[in-house]
Amino acid sequence: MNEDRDVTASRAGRGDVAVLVPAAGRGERLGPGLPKALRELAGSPLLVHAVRRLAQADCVGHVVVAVPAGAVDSVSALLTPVLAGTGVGLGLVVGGAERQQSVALALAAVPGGYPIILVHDAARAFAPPELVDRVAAAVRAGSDAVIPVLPVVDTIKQVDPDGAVTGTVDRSVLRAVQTPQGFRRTVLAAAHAVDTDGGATDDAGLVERLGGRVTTVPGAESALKITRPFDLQVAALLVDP
Ligand SMILES: Nc1ccn([C@@H]2O[C@H](COP(=O)(O)OP(=O)(O)OP(=O)(O)O)[C@@H](O)[C@H]2O)c(=O)n1
Ligand SMILES: C[C@](O)(CO)[C@H](O)COP(=O)(O)O
Repeated sequence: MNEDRDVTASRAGRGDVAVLVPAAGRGERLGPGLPKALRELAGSPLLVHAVRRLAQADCVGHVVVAVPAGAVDSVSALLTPVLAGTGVGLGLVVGGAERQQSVALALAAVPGGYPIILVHDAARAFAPPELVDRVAAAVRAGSDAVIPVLPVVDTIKQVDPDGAVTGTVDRSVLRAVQTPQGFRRTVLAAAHAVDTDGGATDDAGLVERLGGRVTTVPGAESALKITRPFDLQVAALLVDP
């Protein structure tokens, strides 16, 4: 049975950006419980926190969420009130086994009229709207693919299989990569069409494999990925009072 759904139609003119939200992961590193995107922080699921912030970015006209199997109805009930009155359209698809597949499925459900696509992890539920607008603006200004990055603050070592240090990496050329990642729609579609093996850990990696140019903008500390239990404690500090 195909559970995919267009919940609301977006209003023309609100924004030129559609955001794909992969939210179909299990959250194994967070420990047992509901799928991670549906776990609550301060009374709301992480997915609600994430979509609420996306809708606060003026550039966003449509959101497509890739949800765990069987969760279309419950997510629809959660997100419809969040987006009511914002003019942001909502589509829901059932995600795939890997993040890359979830993104591809969401991409296929984006209506026409959105030349810029952002991909944003539900697990980065507290990414600020300013970051969303910053990434979209960089694509609008001419970049094919844009990622938000932060400098690496730790010293980074290479180790052998026994854990013995084999070298120290020059961290000045390294960056930690966040989402939302932004793309010209045609570029993201081409990257996903060519590369379907599920091996890329981010969407910019698919563009890199195609030989495309990926540029960077400053990231945001609050866009941390909630992966392990400690991250949830940090994220609790970011909830609006
Ligand atoms: N098959 C998958 C796997 C992941 N994701 C989404 O991709 C984002 C980044 O993945 P991650 O934080 O690693 O989430 P999980 O895969 O759920 O985490 P874990 O590896 O701990 O199970 C999350 O919003 C997650 O819901 C997805 O949509 N579909
Ligand atoms: C896309 C991402 O959030 C960028 O940092 C990250 O690569 C996701 O990785 P994960 O291993 O699926 O958590």
